[in-house]
Amino acid sequence: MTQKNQTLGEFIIENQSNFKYSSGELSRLINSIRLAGKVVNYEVNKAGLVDIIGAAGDTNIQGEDQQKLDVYANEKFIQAMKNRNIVCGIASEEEDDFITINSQDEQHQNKYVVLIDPLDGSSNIDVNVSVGTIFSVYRRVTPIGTPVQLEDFLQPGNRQVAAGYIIYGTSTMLVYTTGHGVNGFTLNPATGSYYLSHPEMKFPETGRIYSVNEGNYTHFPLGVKKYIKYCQEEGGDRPYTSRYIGSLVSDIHRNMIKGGIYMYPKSSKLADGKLRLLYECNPMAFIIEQAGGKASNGFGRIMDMNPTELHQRVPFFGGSKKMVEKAEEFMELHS
Ligand SMILES: O=P(O)(O)OC[C@H]1O[C@](O)(COP(=O)(O)O)[C@@H](O)[C@@H]1O
Ligand SMILES: [Mg+2]
Ligand SMILES: [Mg+2]
Repeated sequence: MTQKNQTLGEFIIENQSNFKYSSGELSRLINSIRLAGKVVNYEVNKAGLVDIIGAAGDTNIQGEDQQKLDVYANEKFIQAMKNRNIVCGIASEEEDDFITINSQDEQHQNKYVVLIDPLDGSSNIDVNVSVGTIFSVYRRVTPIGTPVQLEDFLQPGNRQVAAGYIIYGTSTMLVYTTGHGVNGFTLNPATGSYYLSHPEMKFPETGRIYSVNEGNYTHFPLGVKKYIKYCQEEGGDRPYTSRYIGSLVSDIHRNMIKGGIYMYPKSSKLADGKLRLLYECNPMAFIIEQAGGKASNGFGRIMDMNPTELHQRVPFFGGSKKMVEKAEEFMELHS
């Protein structure tokens, strides 16, 4: 029974019983993400006052200039999980390869791996627009007691045991699922605790918001162009409103509350789109589906895709079920 204003800590303990043979490992894992999120939140909030704005001077494996806050957030989340000895491996947008975490006491006894986008919406850091963190959790597939392998990370999204995001916006929220619906918790800066502010979040079946970087319009596939035109034309509850923050977490969060569709399609500039399957699309797809929405690559379910690389990109269409189905219709029609 979800109880409004319950703290996240209470909620985690109360819902541990959802897992038959629960050892508390997943609860401790969520708690460590909660903790690291608070540390990052503190830094984000005073970004203009401390030397955390701007580029860090390196590029990550995607060829993107790492922002100082990307690097800071990456360190804080990895540290929090390493120090608490609760995962056997971590993969991050900011790390070329996966990291093997060796449990201090016994060799490789932990059963979970985590994939993380430590700071999502990096292009918005310097301009004080909301950014986020995205995480995805799997049970390893290789035997416990052995070092973690790439195959432990390259699992289809439908095998996630938990996923979520933190949004550093007008308020800071942690929204997550363990496959039993989606719940949102707001951080009370006065107490430093998260409280259940958005129990059982649901994606409206349809909406009136479309979110896409229309600056790429001329490079989009015909199906996407036709769907954008459809959103802009008169008819029924259209034209829809265009809203695009440029932070995946923030655009999806808004659309989950108001109803809408977010798209990052492939284009003649980016053959597979921009977003990363493992630590952006899969976790957001798990949240979207658990909230009654739909997440697709334009032709099929994101969470049924079999990953082949740690940092692979895929086209992404996610949000209100009816709107994503309509977009898929246009993609099919004009593919
Ligand atoms: O500026 P563009 O090309 O529209 O891309 C914006 C998208 O890229 C991202 O910033 C990619 O994420 P990172 O900031 O974690 O690299 C998404 O959050 C966002 O939706
Ligand atoms: Mg991102
Ligand atoms: Mg990022």
